[in-house]
Amino acid sequence: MKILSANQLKEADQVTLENQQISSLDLMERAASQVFNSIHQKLKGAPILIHVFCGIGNNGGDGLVISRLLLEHGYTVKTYIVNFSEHRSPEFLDNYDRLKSMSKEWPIQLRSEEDFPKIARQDMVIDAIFGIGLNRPMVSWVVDLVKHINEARCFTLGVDVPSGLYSDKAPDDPNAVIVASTTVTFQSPKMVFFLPQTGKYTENFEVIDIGLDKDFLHQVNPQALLFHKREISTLYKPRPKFSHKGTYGHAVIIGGSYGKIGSTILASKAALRIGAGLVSAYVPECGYIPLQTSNPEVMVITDGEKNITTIDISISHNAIGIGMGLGTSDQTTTAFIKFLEQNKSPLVIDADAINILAKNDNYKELIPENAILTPHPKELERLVGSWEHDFEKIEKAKAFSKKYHCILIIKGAYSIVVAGNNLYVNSTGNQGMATAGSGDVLTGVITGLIAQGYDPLQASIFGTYLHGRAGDIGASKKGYESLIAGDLITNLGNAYVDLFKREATKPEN
Ligand SMILES: NC(=O)C1=CN([C@@H]2O[C@H](COP(=O)(O)OP(=O)(O)OC[C@H]3O[C@@H](n4cnc5c(N)ncnc54)[C@H](OP(=O)(O)O)[C@@H]3O)[C@@H](O)[C@H]2O)[C@@H](O)CC1
Ligand SMILES: Nc1ncnc2c1ncn2[C@@H]1O[C@H](COP(=O)(O)OP(=O)(O)O)[C@@H](O)[C@H]1O
Ligand SMILES: [K+]
Repeated sequence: MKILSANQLKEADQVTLENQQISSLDLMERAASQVFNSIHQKLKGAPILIHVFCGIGNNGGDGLVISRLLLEHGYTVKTYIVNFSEHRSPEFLDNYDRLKSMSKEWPIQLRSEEDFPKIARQDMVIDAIFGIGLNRPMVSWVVDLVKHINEARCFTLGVDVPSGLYSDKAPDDPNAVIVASTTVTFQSPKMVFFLPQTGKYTENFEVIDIGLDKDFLHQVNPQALLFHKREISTLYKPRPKFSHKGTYGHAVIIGGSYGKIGSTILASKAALRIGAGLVSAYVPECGYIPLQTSNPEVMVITDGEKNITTIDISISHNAIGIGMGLGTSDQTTTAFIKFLEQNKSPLVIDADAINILAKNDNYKELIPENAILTPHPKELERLVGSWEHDFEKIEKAKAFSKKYHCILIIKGAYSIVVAGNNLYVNSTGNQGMATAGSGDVLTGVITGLIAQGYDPLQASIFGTYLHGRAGDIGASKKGYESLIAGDLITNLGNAYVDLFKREATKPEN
């Protein structure tokens, strides 16, 4: 699914009006009535008080349409106009008149704190104050209104975006944004939903198709792509009946140090479970017995006593995952850098291997083309420097990816694969995966996929998806708190099986 920017959506809007010969009022009616449908389907006529806060632009216009439709269907509604400006959009004005003409209760004008209504915990709020048009800080009384709504802690539905979010940067004041229970958004999910600084304002969202021009949507180069099962399952490579273990490649996992051997146990097991034909672990001697006893299917090569001192892989192999639990001692650093100077294999670089690269710009020059780096936020900061907001982080990651011709996977609640200017956002995973070793599993998964013949970009996107899906299946059985990295490995098979399960069909409106 394409993630479009605010400007692209505005352009799509204009093209649609021209090509479909409809007015913007018609488009607003089409869009907002779908929001109403979504609400109606869930509320089913429930007798709760619904407060609809409308701005004076087109987001406010949407709010007015929703109010009218709710009233027509017998809901108890209070509509407020948030007068943050005297300049009203024409579509707002038309819908204002339509609402007034059908209801005895006219919208309530808000101009200052004295006008704020009481909102009870059991009420519902529909937030249509600002949409994608917010372009400067809100005046102080509107900020206070946002805080007043948030303090009510009732179910709050954002229309298009939670009011107070910009499309391309972090909010000026983190308290001046509506915290939506869910957001119903038009045509395309917004990039802000996927980034930690802004995604927290709406942990849930629903995308509704408002019928914007298909040709435009098809040809537009999106800000990012969001991957769901439908797109991901096309990446799957079926296993031919007459294949053998050699068909699925040899994955090598290099890492571990005294006390951190478990990371290589997890990564090598994950490489096997994702389907690599052969897996070897290259670890210090202290890892020999733990690996051989916990992973009988994995071959083990050792070097150094408590940490790796040289990396010399003479066996033939197809992919290497390196860095988990490796440590950054001088000896290990030298070994890793020498290895990079000679290595010709596809590479997944994780954890301490990233920390070593971050130490010196000359080391970064040794990153092979198409290598995959899998930093968590702290490792990313060491690698690319600090950022003020998440959009800047993404720009820095893109610049790094272009400069060193590599792929970065920015791990998080929505992991983002960065390949040059292209961004791929993962849709699976959950907070239960915030647990030791889950990143090691991801490295094993991606290394195992490359060994099987997936190209690095496919392996990054597919692997991140399967890893998150395994986490989702694991959490559905164990809950978030009890999920541990080993459960992700256990559920990789279920994640594959799930790729071809049909989604339950949604009930009709
Ligand atoms: N194709 C689609 O996706 C469709 C989108 N639709 C809907 O349109 C929404 C976008 O509407 P919108 O452009 O009118 O902007 P909105 O967010 O209502 O803001 C209103 C105006 O406020 C102003 N302003 C900005 N910041 C300000 C501030 N701090 N304090 C005071 N004023 C401020 C600024 O105007 P300015 O003053 O800069 O000229 C801005 O234009 C979109 O989110 C969706 O709900 C659907 O109806 C149909 C299809
Ligand atoms: N809140 C979350 N939602 C979804 N996935 C998460 C969340 N927190 C962590 N993860 C995933 O778990 C993994 C954590 O990786 P990392 O921090 O490197 O773990 P470790 O170093 O312990 O192996 C990443 O793949 C990340 O995307
Ligand atoms: K809104």
